[in-house]
Amino acid sequence: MPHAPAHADLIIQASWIAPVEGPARLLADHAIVVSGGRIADILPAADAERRWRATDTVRLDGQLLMPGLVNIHTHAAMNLFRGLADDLPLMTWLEEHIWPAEGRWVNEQFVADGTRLAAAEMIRGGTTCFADMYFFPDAIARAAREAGLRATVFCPVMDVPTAMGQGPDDYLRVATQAADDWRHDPLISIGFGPHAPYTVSDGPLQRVVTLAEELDAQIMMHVHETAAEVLMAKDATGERPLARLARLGLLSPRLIAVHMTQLEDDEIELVKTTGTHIAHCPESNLKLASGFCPVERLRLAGINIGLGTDSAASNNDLDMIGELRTAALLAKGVAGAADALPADAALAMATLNGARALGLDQQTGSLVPGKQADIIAIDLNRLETRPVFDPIAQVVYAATRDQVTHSWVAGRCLMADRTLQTLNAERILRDTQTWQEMLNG
Ligand SMILES: CSC[C@H]1O[C@@H](n2cnc3c(O)ncnc32)[C@H](O)[C@@H]1O
Ligand SMILES: [Zn+2]
Repeated sequence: MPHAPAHADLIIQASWIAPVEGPARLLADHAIVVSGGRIADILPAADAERRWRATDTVRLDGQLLMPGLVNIHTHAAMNLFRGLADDLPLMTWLEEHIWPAEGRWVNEQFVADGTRLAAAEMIRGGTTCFADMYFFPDAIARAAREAGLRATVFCPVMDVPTAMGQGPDDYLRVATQAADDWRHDPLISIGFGPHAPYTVSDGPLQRVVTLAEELDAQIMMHVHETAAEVLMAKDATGERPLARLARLGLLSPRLIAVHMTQLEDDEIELVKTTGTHIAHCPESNLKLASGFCPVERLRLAGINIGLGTDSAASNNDLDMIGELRTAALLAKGVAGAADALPADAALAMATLNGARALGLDQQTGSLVPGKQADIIAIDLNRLETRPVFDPIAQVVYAATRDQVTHSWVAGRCLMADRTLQTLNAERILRDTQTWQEMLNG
């Protein structure tokens, strides 16, 4: 006797599904069934119609469904500084342009408006989860919530005063308060974001380690971004920054070390044995001429690497599909091997590995029954991506972000047929124009 169909909220049918995790690399003519914000089933499209009755059904011929992209390192509000200072090396860019601009302009409203602008760009580019590291974490979390994005907000910790606080005591108080305030939110997580080894002294770093343990939170820090950073520390203290972080107890699966362009063999071993994650930001590293993260060596050593754009002030976009291609191509160039970071590994870096670094891999990063329905659709039925011999290779090597048509987070639609569902694009453009006029003086 055939069973009566079960009820679901949504069925999404597509020509291909790339689950990123599980037995199948690729499924053709399948459907994803969504119920209560989670993936209830993935099955052949013909079976879905017999076994499930859904409130909504979306049919996407010529399209690929894949996990939403996970951008594990950005400073979203800095979208309002896009194009403010280009063609400069890191420390000139930071000390002579960005930090003075932040001192003048960054307040809660700036962060709210800038993060909303970034959220719209991220949704349009297929990102469903992002890790942010910027001032006024509450404003970031609220903007992410409004957009419907999943986010981990890393609260800044520095020795120096900013608009957000006078020093480490203030920053740590804000971070613990944010962790408490957002504890029960299903989409928002709070972490600690000590800025960099050259801006945070030992005491605050040790307090971050203790607090992160107590609150079960992740830590994110810019580490070994440039050769100059390592050289300066070595000259001043005799110790390389990574060795200092190891001595202070930071290296662990709680830490996401961002950039990591300068690594000796024993440091790679240290990162591996401590379970430290790496956030690879190839375009920011290229634009600031910071150096090259040895991604293929790290990957072969078994280190977990996620992908980040860094901010729109150093990238200059939050385009994770573009970043994915840059990462794949650069890895081949750096390793001198065409098979370095193959397409499937690059896609995993931009999805599941990022989720793992954030401690969110039970929830997002792959399309597996039971996980949250964080899904995007990419239209491959375009002149630029035809013929389709391998949809995954097509996404990594040929597709562009404007081919992302739909996005769902926990089953909620954030974009349909390229129209934003949660954010008001006209209002964001108006607010951005107001900021541009103010920044122009
Ligand atoms: C406290 S975190 C925010 C802080 O970081 C600055 N920042 C942005 N990009 C980078 C980078 O690539 N390296 C170091 N610091 C960076 C940002 O401007 C904020 O001041
Ligand atoms: Zn950064």
